[in-house]
Amino acid sequence: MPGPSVTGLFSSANSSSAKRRSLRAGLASGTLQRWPGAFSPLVAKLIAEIRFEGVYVSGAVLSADLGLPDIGLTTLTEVANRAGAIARATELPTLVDADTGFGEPMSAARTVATLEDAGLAGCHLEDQVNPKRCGHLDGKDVVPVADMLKRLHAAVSARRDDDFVICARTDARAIEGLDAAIDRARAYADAGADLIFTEALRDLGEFERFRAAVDIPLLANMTEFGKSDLLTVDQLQSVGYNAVIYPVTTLRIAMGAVERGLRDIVAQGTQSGLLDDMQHRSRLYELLRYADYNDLDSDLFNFTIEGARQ
Ligand SMILES: C[C@](O)(C(=O)O)[C@H](CC(=O)O)C(=O)O
Ligand SMILES: [Mg+2]
Repeated sequence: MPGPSVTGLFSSANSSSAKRRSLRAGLASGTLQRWPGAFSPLVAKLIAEIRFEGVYVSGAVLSADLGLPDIGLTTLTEVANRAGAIARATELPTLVDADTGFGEPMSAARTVATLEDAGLAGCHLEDQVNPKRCGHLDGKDVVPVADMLKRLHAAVSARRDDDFVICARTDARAIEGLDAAIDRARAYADAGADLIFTEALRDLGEFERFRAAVDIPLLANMTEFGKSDLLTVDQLQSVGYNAVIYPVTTLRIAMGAVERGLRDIVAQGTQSGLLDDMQHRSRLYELLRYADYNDLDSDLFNFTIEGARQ
């Protein structure tokens, strides 16, 4: 019989419903929940090990990873598969970016059912038109409030687990101004949203005004090179925000390092100067819990890497 160390090796030990309950408990805790974006299941494992409260799956990252811009080209199937793999890699709750819901309100409903089945703890739906774009770019547009309410009603009605978190994102700040964005957020809360994603606010004062006007939990997007000041955890906590995402951060860090490394190989004719910046083979295996697979088959982890070069 395999021992307890096998727990969580092939999929998370926590059920999806337990993760959803923990997401809700985190949002109600009064402590800012920090959810870095994971561009892969492996990155999610690191996020869990470093003890963040949750994992985020970004639409921008998922698109970029496929070599595509973030303009709504990805399909529900692609998003659910990748986000599901990321969600299953850890015991943490995972929130996924569902863009505009992949179509009309009926599609938003199917999106929620599909993401529930994939093991996600929640998703966000935004009030942009199709084709959508990054919320920090100029030239985006939002649908009328009534259309977003239909989107949300459909999403809420499709939910089978009441703990699955439906987050409504408003992109209105950059188009209609802060007051209109706040009005939208209040209407979305009335329509059953559990969490409001306040996209592209400018500075701490705007976050504070949003907080004062809306009763339900609020999420801040600390994406780099966008319209929002990069606020600290303490600042967001002090104005009463409930969650923060760093959606593209891990991809930007990794791609910066990959580009420097590839150029270095061309320049130096070897990667040997880069080893100190690399995740070591032993660290990778530790993160993957390679040795624990021995409980199932003792022929698996029967080597040492001490004698390996470097
Ligand atoms: C949060 C976001 O929706 C995402 O897909 O990660 C993006 C992030 C970005 O493009 O920087 C957004 O803010 O629209
Ligand atoms: Mg997005």
